[in-house]
Amino acid sequence: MTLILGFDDYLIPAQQLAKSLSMPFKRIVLHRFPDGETKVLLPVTLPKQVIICRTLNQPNEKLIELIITAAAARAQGVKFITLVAPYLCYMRQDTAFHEGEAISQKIIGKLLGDYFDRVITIDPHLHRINNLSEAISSQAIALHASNAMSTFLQQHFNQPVLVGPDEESAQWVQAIAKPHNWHYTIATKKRFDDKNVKVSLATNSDTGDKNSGRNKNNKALSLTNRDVILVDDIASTGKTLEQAVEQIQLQAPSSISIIVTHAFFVDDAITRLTLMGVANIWSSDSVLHSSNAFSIVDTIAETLQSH
Ligand SMILES: O=P(O)(O)OC[C@H]1O[C@H](OP(=O)(O)OP(=O)(O)O)[C@H](O)[C@@H]1O
Repeated sequence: MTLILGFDDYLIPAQQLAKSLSMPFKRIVLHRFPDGETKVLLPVTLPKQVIICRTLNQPNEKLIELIITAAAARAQGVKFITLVAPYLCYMRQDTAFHEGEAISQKIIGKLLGDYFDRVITIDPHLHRINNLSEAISSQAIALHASNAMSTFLQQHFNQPVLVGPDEESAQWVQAIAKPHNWHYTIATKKRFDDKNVKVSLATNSDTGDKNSGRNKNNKALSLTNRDVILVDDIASTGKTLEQAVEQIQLQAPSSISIIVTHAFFVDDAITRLTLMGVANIWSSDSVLHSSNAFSIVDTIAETLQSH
């Protein structure tokens, strides 16, 4: 038997995962001491295999609690511990951009690998590495939200145009567009700092320019009178999306919608995008947010069933 364990801050998806897999579910109970430390209470009896399901946005305290949980489960005799973290933290800091900066991706990846036998996540932000196994020292499985996005979008649009705001987004955009033969275009992005980016849509001069060094999939498409869907993995400050929306609006589309896997939309990002005229802002439940519109739980359940 395998038991699914969940925490109150990601309870419903964890319970849905247990239901999809027809596995029992139990809560990990946390108690916060007055000094800020946390007591972790596990079920008294655990089977040989457990799956801990907790997403890792706002991760610092969650990481400590997860490590305590995994170590305590191991001490109770659990042999195989899977971490299902639909959003996997610290994957973006994958290089030292300045002298002295810690490469958090490697450090946190090793920590998780030390405590968990297997880590499963959705659309980890991997830029300078190709495979999650390069970051996580145990078994690592990176799944994608693109099938769930594709199915969801099909219910809302007939022939939309998909726009990816940067070259990294091409993989998701292509996967969503392919089953329906939808048109897509991939923009280019230059990041200046946390909140400043410049997004440029493909122009005709980009297309077919083998020597430009730019994305080969860059197709300049007219967005005029089209339903445009901006697709990305993460919306954090929302500045990437804002910049892309500004560029798309210059072409007078019928509508602009946004779909992302991981919704942070910090501060007033949703308000700003809505005031700019974005019709729909949708996200998966990998991070709990008011924009959640479709679930990645079945994607995870299918993988767990087949492994
Ligand atoms: O909402 P925002 O604050 O704009 O952040 C979200 C963007 O950041 C990430 O890419 P990033 O620019 O970090 O690119 P890279 O890590 O692939 O260089 C991500 O793929 C989004 O495009």
